Amino acid sequence: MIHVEGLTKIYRVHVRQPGFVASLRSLFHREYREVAAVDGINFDIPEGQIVGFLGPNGAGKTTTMKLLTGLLHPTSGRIEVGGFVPFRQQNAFKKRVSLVMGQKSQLIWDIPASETFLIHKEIYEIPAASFKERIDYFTEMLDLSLIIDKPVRQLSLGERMKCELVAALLHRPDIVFLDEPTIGLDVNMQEALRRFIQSYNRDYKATILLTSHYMADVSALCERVLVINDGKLIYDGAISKLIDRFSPMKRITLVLGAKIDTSVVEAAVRNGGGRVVAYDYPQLEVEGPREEVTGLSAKLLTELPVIDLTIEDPSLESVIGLAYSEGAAGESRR
Ligand SMILES: Nc1ncnc2c1ncn2[C@@H]1O[C@H](COP(=O)(O)OP(=O)(O)OP(=O)(O)O)[C@@H](O)[C@H]1O
Repeated sequence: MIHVEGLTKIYRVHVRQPGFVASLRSLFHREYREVAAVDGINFDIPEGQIVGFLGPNGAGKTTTMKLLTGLLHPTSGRIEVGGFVPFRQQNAFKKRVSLVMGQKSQLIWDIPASETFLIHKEIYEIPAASFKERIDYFTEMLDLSLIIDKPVRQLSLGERMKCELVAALLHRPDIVFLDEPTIGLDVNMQEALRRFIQSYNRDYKATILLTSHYMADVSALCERVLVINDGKLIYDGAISKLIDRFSPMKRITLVLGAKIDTSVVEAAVRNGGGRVVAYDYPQLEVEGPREEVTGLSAKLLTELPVIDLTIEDPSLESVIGLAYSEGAAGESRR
């Protein structure tokens, strides 16, 4: 459904020198610097898949989404979305895609969202019966009945975001780009939007590319993630494998039944091939290589007075942090 090959976007940025004389000189002789916001990335997304698109600030996520929706022209590379070349901006393409940006509004501030929806009905030539059926679907799924007739400026951030999603999905696109759709929302509202995104994906077999800084969104919605850093794709695969690849360690949390000297605890952990992360009696946190964690746990159980033991993968947040720093280290080695 989405095919991206060697995609590159280079921005030309005007370099401003400090000082008055330099400003005057720049009126006649402008200097430019090139920024590769997206740098030769490749991926394919099949129909109906929800894919998380992760990367630190400035990594190139929004630029990629703008390229995929045709708002930007690539510097080089190939993009095909639903069989279309996005930057040609054909009407048939516009009817199949949508871009939702959590930080930007497409609703008109002083009128109720329901009136913006009517404008969209005309723009996208939605027949009256389909329009009514779609509004009913969204009203039920997003609990909109008390919201859509209030002027948008009176809505809370979460209520507005629900209406933004309706405005973006009213023409029922089957390819949807969601750029931080839950940003700034409380956990309940994030959860409500997540459930809605899941239903929309299921009901219309929509292909969805989603960026979010909230890992709860990503782990709830996406089996697969793309990780971009400094314009380059550094990972494409299952979330579970992301943990294997970037975090070779597992965390063991133990509760001890008697106070043991720190040096004894450290020696037992070291003998088992692990490392003490924190020891504050009765709690002991240990880290060990994932393939040796069973042996390490067995050793700790025999050598220390353990009354409770749990083994966990590191949080997705910390794995993503490791992925970004490894990506950055790879870059600086190049
Ligand atoms: N119009 C532009 N002109 C010049 N440089 C730009 C422009 N838009 C983005 N950039 C630069 O391109 C790089 C990628 O930006 P982009 O907005 O795609 O990142 P992002 O991954 O979406 O970041 P964030 O998570 O902060 O939104 C950044 O270095 C940014 O400063």
